[in-house]
Amino acid sequence: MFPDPSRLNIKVCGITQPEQAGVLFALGADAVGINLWPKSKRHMPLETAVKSLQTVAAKNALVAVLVNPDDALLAATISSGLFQALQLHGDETPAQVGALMERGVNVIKALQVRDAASLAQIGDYPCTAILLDAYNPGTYGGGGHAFPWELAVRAREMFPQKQILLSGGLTPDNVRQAVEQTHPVAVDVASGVESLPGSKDLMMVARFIAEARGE
Ligand SMILES: O=C(O)c1ccccc1NCC(=O)[C@H](O)[C@H](O)COP(=O)(O)O
Repeated sequence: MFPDPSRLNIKVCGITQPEQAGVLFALGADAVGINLWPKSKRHMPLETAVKSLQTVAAKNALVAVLVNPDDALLAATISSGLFQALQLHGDETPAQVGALMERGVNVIKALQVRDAASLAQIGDYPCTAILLDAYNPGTYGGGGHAFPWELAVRAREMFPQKQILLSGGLTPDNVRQAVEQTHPVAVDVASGVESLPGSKDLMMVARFIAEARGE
């Protein structure tokens, strides 16, 4: 998914205005997440993405964000050819993830980190990358909450082979500290760069990217 793991990659997640995708890449994002989960306040229907993002997807990495997708949505998402990876935020099992990987589908499995015990499940998933998010019962992501970053450090020590994305409550103000402390392959942000849910504030995105890269 991230060809050069020695470089910090930046994923901006959950746009509702398709025209923001190209702008985010121009600002320096490495990947943009399109939230296909209908209950998300950042939902973009797959049909909208297919209609409006073909050109951007031809040159850039779009990631489909899904929560316990049914077979029809999963099949339509994969066959759209729009996405370089699926980012799964629900209760998807290691076997389900493994089956997708065997079909050649890149999977970023999101896990909510409650405590050190939560980290053991990282090893269960045969996936392209793991996204560590905050524990927030009853929700699946995009909550703007951080988790203790020492747990992300521990995750890297436990699973040095895994590509680990850090997310949860990142903002332009805290992302530098987060990167320096945890050295993730990528950082992922949704609410921390928004003016309204799904509408990215481009000044905040630019500052987030500069801070994340230490520029
Ligand atoms: O953003 C959402 O609404 C969302 C809903 C359900 C599942 C996942 C969702 N977002 C996925 C993301 O990758 C977010 O960037 C990640 O959870 C961090 O969000 P935030 O704390 O707001 O930066």
